[in-house]
Amino acid sequence: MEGDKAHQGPSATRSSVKKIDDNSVATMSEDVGKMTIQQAQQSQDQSIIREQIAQAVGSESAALLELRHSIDKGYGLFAATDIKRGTCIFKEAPLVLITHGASESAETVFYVSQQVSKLCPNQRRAYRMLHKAIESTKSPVSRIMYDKFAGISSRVDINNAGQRKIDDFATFKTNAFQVRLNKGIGTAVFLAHSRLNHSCSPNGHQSCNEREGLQMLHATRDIIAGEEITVTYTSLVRTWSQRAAELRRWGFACTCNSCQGAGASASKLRRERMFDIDQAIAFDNCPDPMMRATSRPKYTLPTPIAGKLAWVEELAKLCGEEGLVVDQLNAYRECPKRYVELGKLDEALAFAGQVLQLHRVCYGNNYIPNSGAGLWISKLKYLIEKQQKATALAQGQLLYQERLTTDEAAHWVGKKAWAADKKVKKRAKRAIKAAAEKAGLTTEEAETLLAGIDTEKLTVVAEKLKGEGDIEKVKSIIAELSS
Ligand SMILES: C[S@@+](CC[C@H](N)C(=O)[O-])C[C@H]1O[C@@H](n2cnc3c(N)ncnc32)[C@H](O)[C@@H]1O
Repeated sequence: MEGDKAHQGPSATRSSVKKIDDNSVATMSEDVGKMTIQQAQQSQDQSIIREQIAQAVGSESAALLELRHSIDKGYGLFAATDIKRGTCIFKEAPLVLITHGASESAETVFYVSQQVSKLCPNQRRAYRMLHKAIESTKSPVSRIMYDKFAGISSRVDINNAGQRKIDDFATFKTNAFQVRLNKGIGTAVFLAHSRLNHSCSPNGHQSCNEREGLQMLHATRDIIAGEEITVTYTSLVRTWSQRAAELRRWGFACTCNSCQGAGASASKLRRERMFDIDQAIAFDNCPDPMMRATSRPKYTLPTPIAGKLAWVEELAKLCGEEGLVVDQLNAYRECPKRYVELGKLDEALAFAGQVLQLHRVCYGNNYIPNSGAGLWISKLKYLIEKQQKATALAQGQLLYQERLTTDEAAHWVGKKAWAADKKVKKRAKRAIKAAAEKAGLTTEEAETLLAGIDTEKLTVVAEKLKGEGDIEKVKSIIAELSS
């Protein structure tokens, strides 16, 4: 094959040059010249883009990245080394930021152009090198403005300036996304983030660190060197056709594994089910009665909490099967509160732990926004401790009660035995006194003798004296047994 190529290439060119006329030769050499100029331009552009990205993300992060062409996708960012799940691949400040709301209006076109004009020349050049999706250049406002500027054809400079504004706006539309700022919401374009291509099964997650004012990218899976780093441009808990419709905005049809790979049909079914459950959860969480009345989803969650939980856990499982870490995290977020409703605090705590762990993968270790994962955990720990204390108290009270009952029972048994013993001894005393008097002792003598007998021996003495009439014998029995 190699030989064939080498043979056909140069000799074929040479023989065709002989047959064609001078004009054609000139055109061909111009083409070759253009190719080299184009290639030189492309390589110069790449160096500028790389340099600007390195400046935007810092040298440490830049070492993890490689900018190259991705088949049918334009530029893309690739892993230059193995990257571990949870790594913050890079974070970056906005290049262009609009805080006025980014509606499709002439006003937004103006703000964008104003921001771009404020950039230093290299940054402006890098901004203008960003991709412009054809769809973005066809927006209604661009068309209106284009017609307006095209009308003033005699004033070329104004026309060019107008075209530049439209182009800058198209770049903005292709690459900007919403960011959370300390004082509200903005729309921003970033140099490095703009080079990330989409996948419906991405290995990266973009999030905004409000505190630092930086847009971060975390690896949601282990990424191997040479692998493309991808993010999502759309919600992934959506059906294939819903995603495809949204991605048309950027002018491409996704060819990732979930859309066209070997497992695409299984993935499609899973995403449909995920969409249905997600809608049912959103409906269940919606407090607005108007909304609830007007937008009922295909399915609603079952009423018993245990049934709801089964659905939520099914969604989390499906997200896991699809490798969608952020969506799995969102599904897990639903679990702790529902387990609390069920009174199962230990399960709630286990899920809150999962939430925190996945949160760290997607958002990093030291940035826990208001998602409440940490808050949930401390609240649940407090509740569990309280519950454990209450259980221990209840158990203590139960034991105490049992003990009281046992003691009381023992007390009654003892009291009864004591009374019975007293009766026996009384009877024995009466028998001894009667036997003594019968033998001829006076009442005082009989009582004195009785007082000398050990109470424990009264029954024995009484038994021995039974039928005894001799005074001396009575006295000796008593004396013998009393000692
Ligand atoms: C924000 S840019 C991404 C970087 C861009 N590839 C570049 O060269 O700068 C968005 C554009 O990238 C291309 N793109 C992104 N993801 C793609 C994908 N999965 N398949 C094909 N093209 C894609 C589309 O042209 C889209 O309009």
